[in-house]
Amino acid sequence: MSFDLATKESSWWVITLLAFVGSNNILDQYVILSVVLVILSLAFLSWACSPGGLAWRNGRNKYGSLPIPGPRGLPIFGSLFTLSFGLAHRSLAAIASNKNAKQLMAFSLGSTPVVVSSDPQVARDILNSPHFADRPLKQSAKSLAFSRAIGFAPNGTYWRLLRRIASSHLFAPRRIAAHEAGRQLDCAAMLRNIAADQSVNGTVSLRKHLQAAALNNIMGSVFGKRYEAAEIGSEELRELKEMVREGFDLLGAFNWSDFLPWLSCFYDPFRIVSRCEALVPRVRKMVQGIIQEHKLERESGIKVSDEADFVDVLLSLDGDEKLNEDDMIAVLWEMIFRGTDTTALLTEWIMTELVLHPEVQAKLREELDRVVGNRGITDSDIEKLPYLEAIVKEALRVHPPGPLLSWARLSTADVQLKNGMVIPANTTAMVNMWAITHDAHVWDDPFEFKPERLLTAEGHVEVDVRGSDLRLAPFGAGRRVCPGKNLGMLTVSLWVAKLVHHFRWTEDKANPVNLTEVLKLSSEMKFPLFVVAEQRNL
Ligand code: HEM
Repeated sequence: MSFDLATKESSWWVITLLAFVGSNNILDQYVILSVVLVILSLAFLSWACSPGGLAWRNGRNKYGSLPIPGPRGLPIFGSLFTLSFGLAHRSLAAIASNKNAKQLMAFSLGSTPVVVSSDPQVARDILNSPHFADRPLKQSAKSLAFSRAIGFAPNGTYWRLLRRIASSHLFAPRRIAAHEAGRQLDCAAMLRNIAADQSVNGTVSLRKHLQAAALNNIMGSVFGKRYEAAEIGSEELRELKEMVREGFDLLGAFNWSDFLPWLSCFYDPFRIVSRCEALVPRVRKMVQGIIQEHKLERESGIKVSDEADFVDVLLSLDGDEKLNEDDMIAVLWEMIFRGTDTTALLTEWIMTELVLHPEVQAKLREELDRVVGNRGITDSDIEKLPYLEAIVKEALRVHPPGPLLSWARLSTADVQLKNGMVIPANTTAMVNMWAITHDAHVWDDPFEFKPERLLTAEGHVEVDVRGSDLRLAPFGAGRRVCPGKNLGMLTVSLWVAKLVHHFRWTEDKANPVNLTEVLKLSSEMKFPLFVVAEQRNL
């Protein structure tokens, strides 16, 4: 009823306007022109007087004792152009610095109000607030059914159940430890393939080896499936890689319709909708097939042990924890595409820094030889290697894989910050982790790669990267912190240790290192690393 009234109330001017348009009277036409001009001027004024742009009109940025500053951007589009081209984290860091808005900056993406923080204290307030435990749902995530996966499920009973399953089953320390044999297997295959590549080509393009190992590793943990050397060129593996790549592209693509919904009717340059529609049934078919195989094995009486893969774990859940098949597909598929490129791309950045800093590489090799000798490196060695830890953490600082923490948050209520600002409900919030880790007020010489900065006088690393110290929180923080952080850190540390233990790495002079980055779902090297890998006699 109230809707009808509102419609009638607001439609009077349309009828009046139509009557005027139909009129031949010069005076009437003059009135129309004046009305249109007044509307346009009001719209312009409203935009011009709203720091943060149109989505922040009506003083939305002034709910607290301290207003939130920000750029107006363009009418209608706001700051969409800033974010959709180039490196958003760098552009936002520069604007925040110019506008004196490092603590918090308001801006508009179309009609969406957004804030971004480049300050550890405010970032902590945002990420740890219970009112920021939701995420805005991108069209691609919705179309790919990811609203039922951990990363995009809205804060509520279902999401809390998924987080509980993740911490007590999927990523429980005993389960991570139980998958060591698989990690060793994938790593050994990677080292063999690198040696073969080097001897055939005289150079190694590292990324493809890291991605293959990452995919095998995550396929092993999630589906209990690994691809042997003979299957490398198989149709099944090609199809799987293609699906992971497509999911990654679709979720990473900057989709203007997420911020200007009316645009989706006639402008979809990346064909997000049709590509999602094509991908979903392919993923479903593959994952359903794997679930079916597991069900058959279970019927034949195989019990779920710690070495069990994620499918077995999800099938073994009972009572309140039991998931239906569609939800299982969403959760499992999310793990595959999240766990693959993050680890591979971070390792590529680390190896790049080690090639550019031979003295750091030599020092790490010396630590490995001293602590491990010439036997194989195991998971339990990793915590005895502080210089390795410093290298991995310093690389996470210089090249955070998600410079804007990949996934934004959404406020479900007005959030009062300690600095006096208030972020209104329904605001998208981002943390510019790259800006924090490159802020000279937070880190000395922030653009320099210096693992030594993280070592105490006793040779330990005290900086925590798992969300308690917001000066370096590449896995996010708070309730939605990355559940795969321990697995990610362990996998990357083991790979780097083994790569440096087995080979000496130098720059391939024909393909010099190029540090240009490109921001997709993760920040990756625009030009993949080519290196010369000289095998050591261990
Ligand atoms: C170097 C490796 C990785 C990095 C840098 C990374 C980074 C991140 C970041 C920044 C977030 C958002 C956190 C927040 O909003 O506070 C996130 C969320 C997430 N990550 Fe990771 N991640 C990595 C590896 C992994 C792995 C290996 C998995 C699983 C196999 C994984 C699964 C997830 C999931 C499911 C979420 C969503 C959590 C939620 O919304 O509740 N990540 N990750």
